[in-house]
Amino acid sequence: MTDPIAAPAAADTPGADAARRQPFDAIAIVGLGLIGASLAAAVTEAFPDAEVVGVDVDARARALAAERGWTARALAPDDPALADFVRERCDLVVIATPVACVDDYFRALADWGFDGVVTDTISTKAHVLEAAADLLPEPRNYVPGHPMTGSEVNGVDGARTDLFKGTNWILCPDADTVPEHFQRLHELITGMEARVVSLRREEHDRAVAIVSHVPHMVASSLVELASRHADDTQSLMRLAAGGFKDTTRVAAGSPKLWCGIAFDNAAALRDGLVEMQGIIGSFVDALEAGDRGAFTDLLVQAADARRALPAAWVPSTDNLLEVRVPMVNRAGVVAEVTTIASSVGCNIQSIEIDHVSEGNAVLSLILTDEGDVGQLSLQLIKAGFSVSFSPILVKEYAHVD
Ligand SMILES: NC(=O)c1ccc[n+]([C@@H]2O[C@H](COP(=O)([O-])OP(=O)(O)OC[C@H]3O[C@@H](n4cnc5c(N)ncnc54)[C@H](O)[C@@H]3O)[C@@H](O)[C@H]2O)c1
Ligand SMILES: O=C(O)C(=O)C[C@]1(C(=O)O)C=C[C@@H](O)C=C1
Repeated sequence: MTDPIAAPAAADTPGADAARRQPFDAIAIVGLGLIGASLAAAVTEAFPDAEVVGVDVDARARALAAERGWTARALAPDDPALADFVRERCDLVVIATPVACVDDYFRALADWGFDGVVTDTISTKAHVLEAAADLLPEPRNYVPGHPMTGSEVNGVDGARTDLFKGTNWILCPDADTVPEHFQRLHELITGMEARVVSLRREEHDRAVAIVSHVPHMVASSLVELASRHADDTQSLMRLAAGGFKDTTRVAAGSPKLWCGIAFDNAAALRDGLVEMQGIIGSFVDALEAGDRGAFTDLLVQAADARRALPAAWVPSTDNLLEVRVPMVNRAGVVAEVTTIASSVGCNIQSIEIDHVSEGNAVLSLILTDEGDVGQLSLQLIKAGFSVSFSPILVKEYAHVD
């Protein structure tokens, strides 16, 4: 095994130009609402030669997306041109509809014999994972996705080209994921200036319950509380200033979409809300006990954690590090390695799979200077990988062809 950290010289930079390569030529985006239309706009901006075809039941969404140049064409789901496009040349399908629609599209993809890459943007993974396993002809071609950005303005009217810039986009590869599919999606997402966070499928819904779904219900509860009191004092809502608005913005989101999200993640959301009741109860208890110390402790813990949240992410091209991991005789290397990297806060700027010889490949990752590289090294070694780390000069990274 190579010394995990120390590497004397700057490395060659295989794949260092990966971020701007066009990973897909013909993309179908199903659902041209906030997320799908923003994705169409961002992909078209980042990869102008890719053919982006949008699909939506709503004629206005189709018209707007096409008119703004976000899609080459926008089709109704039953338009025969859609089946032709998917059969003839589409190499990526992205499902960006509410979760309730996925079964129909997975069935259609199976009918059309689609063998390209499938991903989605759906906020919960419980149902879509089952549907992919049951309905897609090649479930290993499906890589679950979830952009961790959004807006309370749903529909095409909320869409914007820069929605994903500087944000995190979850991908959930598993042991069966085709490594090149993950690599191409990684290129697509980083090409839009978002970064990929790999997460184990079984962890996804519990994680987002805590950072997204519980907060949404708490925001709705805050508005409900104020609304009840506003009935008595009509002027109350006019007093709502920055604090109230910052903590409740998301409550204006689509109730239909959020009800779908909540019920596809019911167990984790329920547990999170119960835990939340307990935390609010701690404030109540401290007040009733006149315990300023306990009350202050709660505030201090929250303030420290909130202040430690990273500000908007800016891609770093300084102090890059190449990690090389032999992939021989082991399935699921991409999923394992990228998940470990994300779990210790490391950011993978690009991924390359070097096919050294028949049956012999090396996974090469370019990391930015974030996260705990020591932990990454330890955990990879603990998981049985033979890894080497080499610093890269920024100049080399920028100029390799
Ligand atoms: N809103 C957010 O902040 C956010 C963030 C990340 C992920 N997501 C997820 O992404 C997905 C899309 O969310 P959104 O906010 O863009 O919703 P949205 O309501 O803005 O857009 C959904 C679009 O899908 C279309 N649609 C509905 N049924 C369809 C069908 N059968 N065929 C084709 N199109 C259909 C609608 O007409 C609409 O244009 C959801 O699964 C959501 O959970 C949302
Ligand atoms: O409105 C926003 O700013 C969001 O980021 C929306 C948000 C979130 O709660 O974090 C909402 C649902 C998603 O699945 C992802 C993102």
